[in-house]
Amino acid sequence: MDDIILEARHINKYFHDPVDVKVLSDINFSINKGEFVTVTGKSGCGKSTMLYILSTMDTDYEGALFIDHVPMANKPEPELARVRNEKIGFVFQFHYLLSEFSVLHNVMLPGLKLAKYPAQEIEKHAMERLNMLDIGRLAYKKANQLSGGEKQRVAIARALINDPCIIMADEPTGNLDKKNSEIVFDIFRQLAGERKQTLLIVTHDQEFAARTDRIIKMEDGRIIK
Ligand SMILES: Nc1ncnc2c1ncn2[C@@H]1O[C@H](COP(=O)(O)OP(=O)(O)OP(=O)(O)O)[C@@H](O)[C@H]1O
Repeated sequence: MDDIILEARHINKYFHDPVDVKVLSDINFSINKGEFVTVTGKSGCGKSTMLYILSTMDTDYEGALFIDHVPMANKPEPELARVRNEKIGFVFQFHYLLSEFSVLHNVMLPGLKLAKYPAQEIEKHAMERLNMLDIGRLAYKKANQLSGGEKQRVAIARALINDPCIIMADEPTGNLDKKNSEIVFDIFRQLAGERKQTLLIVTHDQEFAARTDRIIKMEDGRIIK
């Protein structure tokens, strides 16, 4: 029981478009520390919608969400922002790097926001993450000078800067070729194995999903398996 890091209890979600449409029905599951979990299902089944709720970025839902045993529903936004910064690293499909800033600065930003360490220390941590992902040599390049695979690794380094207990990613290999997908998979596997970080990854890539600890399969807004 103590090993649970994320728990969703009977979550429902409606879009008002303009009439109410139910897009998530009774989402009910938990994830343990250090688990490497993927979410799969056809386009439009609700994967991204669920991930946005579980990451606390979307608060318009019914049901309960616990992160590290703390209830998230009805928490004010500044508190949720703090939980996100401290506990969750999010990797978006399209990176959302600041293109005119250096790679190093992009990776440092969530650390500077959390302000748990002085800037010099955060810079050191950022370099460690970049080296771990084998892209230390890119630290002083601008983000818009990188390839897609390199950008994705920078986005992962940025998600790791505050040592989150959970890393969530929406299609992190969606734009990558096989070699780069493989690199990203190996990084995630290493984070779950050696650092006991929890991974929750939305993916269409069946090969990728098949090699993770658990697959959550969705259909029409429900978890079917
Ligand atoms: N802002 C919105 N307003 C109304 N409906 C929405 C909105 N966002 C998503 N939807 C609908 O909710 C459903 C779930 O969308 P979601 O993006 O979660 O699916 P998905 O499984 O992640 O799809 P994909 O694999 O294509 O990214 C879809 O039917 C979509 O059209």
